[in-house]
Amino acid sequence: MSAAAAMDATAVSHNTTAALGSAAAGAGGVLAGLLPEVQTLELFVAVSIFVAIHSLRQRRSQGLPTWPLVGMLPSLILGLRGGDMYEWITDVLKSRGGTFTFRGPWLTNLHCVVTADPRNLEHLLKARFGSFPKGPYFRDTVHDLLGDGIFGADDEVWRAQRKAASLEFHSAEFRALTASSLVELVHRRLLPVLAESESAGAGGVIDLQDVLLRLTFDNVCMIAFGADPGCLSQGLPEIPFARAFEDATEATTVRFLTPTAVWRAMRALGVGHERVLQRSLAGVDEFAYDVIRRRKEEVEAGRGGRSDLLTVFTKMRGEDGRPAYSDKFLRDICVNFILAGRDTSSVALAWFFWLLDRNPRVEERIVEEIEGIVAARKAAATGEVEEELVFQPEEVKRMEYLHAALSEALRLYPSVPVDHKEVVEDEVFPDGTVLKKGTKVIYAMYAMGRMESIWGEDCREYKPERWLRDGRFMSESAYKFTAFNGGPRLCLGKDFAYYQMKFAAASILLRYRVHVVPGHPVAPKIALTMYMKHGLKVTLSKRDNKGSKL
Ligand code: HEM
Repeated sequence: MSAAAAMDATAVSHNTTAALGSAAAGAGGVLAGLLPEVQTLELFVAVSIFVAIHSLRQRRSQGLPTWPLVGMLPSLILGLRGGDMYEWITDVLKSRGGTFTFRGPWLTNLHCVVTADPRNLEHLLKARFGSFPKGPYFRDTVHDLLGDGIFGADDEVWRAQRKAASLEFHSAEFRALTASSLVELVHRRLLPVLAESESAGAGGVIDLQDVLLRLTFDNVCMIAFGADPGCLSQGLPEIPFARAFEDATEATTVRFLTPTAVWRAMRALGVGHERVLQRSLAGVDEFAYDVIRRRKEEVEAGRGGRSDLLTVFTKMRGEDGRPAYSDKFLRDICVNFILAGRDTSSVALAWFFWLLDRNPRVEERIVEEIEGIVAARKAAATGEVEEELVFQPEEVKRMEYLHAALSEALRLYPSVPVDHKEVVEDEVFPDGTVLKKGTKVIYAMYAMGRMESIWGEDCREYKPERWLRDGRFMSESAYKFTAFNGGPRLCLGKDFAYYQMKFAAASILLRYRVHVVPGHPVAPKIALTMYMKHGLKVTLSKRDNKGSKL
C-alpha cells in the first residue's frame, strides 16, 4: 500500500470511529468535529516524513540516525540487543573512519565524541594534555567514592599525588615489598587453592576470574594499606571490606548511566543504588579509618618501618612540621590505588588464560620459555635443594614471550575498555573533528585493538609474535596500544602490573594446565573494567614437568 493510500485508509477508519461516537450529535456536528482531526493526522504524517528524511541525512553525515528527543539512543539500544556494546562501538567507529559524535537524548549526559584514532589519542593524552582534564562531570560523579584521590583529580591536586606516588613506586623498598607480598600470596594462598581444585579432578571446577580478583585485591591492599584482607584463602570466604568496595564501585558506575539530577535526587532521598552506595561507603570507610588510625599510632611510636603507600604518606610533613595529609585525604589516596590496581591485572589474566585455551600453540611456547628458565637455574645450582620453585625478579624479567602474550591479550581485551576526558576549551582533533568547550570525549581502547588501520588485517587474531623482534619484546606507541593510557597520566602501576601478571601466570603454567569448561559462555560485562560477565569456569590438571622439584 502506498503512503497516500495508507493515509486515506487511516483517515477513513478515524472518520468512521468518530462518526459512530458522535451519532447523537447529528450530521452537521460530525463534519465539524472531523475537520481538525484530519488536519492533525496530516500534520503528524508530514512531521514524521520530515523527521525520517532528516534522520537519514544525519545518518549519512554522522553515521547514525538522530531522532528528536531521543537522539541516537535507538541505534545504541538496537546495538546492545546484539549483546556486545564494545563490538557495536567498534563497528560504528570503523564505518566512520575512527571517530564519531554520539548524540544522546535531550537533557542526559550521553552526548560525546568517541574516537579510536591514534593521532587524536596523542593529541588529547599528550600534546594538548592541559585541554583534556578528567573534568568536573567525572569528578562529581565519582567524588563520594574517590574523594580527592589521584583518579578523579586534575591540576595541582593530581600533580602532587602523582609526584609523591611516582617516587614511591620507583623506590627499591617498594619494589621489595611488592615482590615479597606477591611470593607470599601466590605460594601460600593461590597455589594451595589451585591444588585443592586439581585434586578434586573434573568436579573441581573453579571460577578462575574470581580467584584472580581475590589475589590482586589482597595484593593491592598490602601495597596501599600494608594490610591483608584475606580474600584469597581456603574456602574463598566473603570479606566485608571487599564486598563493600565492590558494591560501592558498582553503584558509582550506575551514576554514569543516570541523569545527574536524578542520581542527586536519589542520593538526597537515600533510595535505590544511592542507598546501596551510602551503605557500602560506610563499610569502606570503617576499614580504611581503622587502618589509618593504627598506622598513625605506629608512626608516632617510631615503629613506621613499613614501605606501603599509607605509611609513606602518613610520614610526610608540611613546612610547619605537621602531617602533610588529613585522615580523609589518606583514605582517598588508598581507596584510589585499590581501585586502580585491584581488578585491572586480574581481568587481564582471566582473558589471557581463556585465550591460551583457544591457542594451545601459544601456551606451548610460554611453557617452553619458562622451562628454559628453570633449566638454566638448575644448571647454575649450587647443590642446595630447593623446597619450592619460586621465580626470582630477574627470571621474571627474562620471560619475553610471556610479556608479549600478555600484551597481546591486553590489546584485544584491555582491562579499561573505554576511557573519558572533558574538553575545557574549544579544540580541533588532528582528524578535523571540532570539539566545543565542555564536550565529553570517549576513547575506545577495545575498538582500537580491532582496527585494521592500526594493527593490520590480522588484528582480531591472538598473535604474541607481533610484539617480538628477534625474540625480544618490542613495546608499541602508547597512543596505538592504549591499555595503560599514555602521556603524563600513563598508568603508574604498569611495571608492577606486568611483574604481578607474569609471576602469577608463570607460577600457574609451570604446574598446571588450565582447561576452560566446555560450553562455558564468555562475554565482556559492561562496566568500567572489562570483567568476564560469567566469570571463567575452569578445571586444572597437573603438568608433567620432568625433573622439576616443585
Ligand atoms: C593490567 C593492569 C593494568 C591496566 C591495564 C591499567 C590501566 C590503567 C589505565 C587505562 C589508566 C588510566 C585511567 C584513567 O586515567 O582514567 C591507569 C591509571 C592508573 N593506574 Fe593502572 N592499570 C593496571 C594496573 C595497575 C596497578 C596494579 C596499579 C597500582 C598498584 C595501577 C595504578 C594506576 C594509577 C595510580 C593510575 C592513575 C594515574 C594518573 O591518573 O596519574 N594500575 N591504569
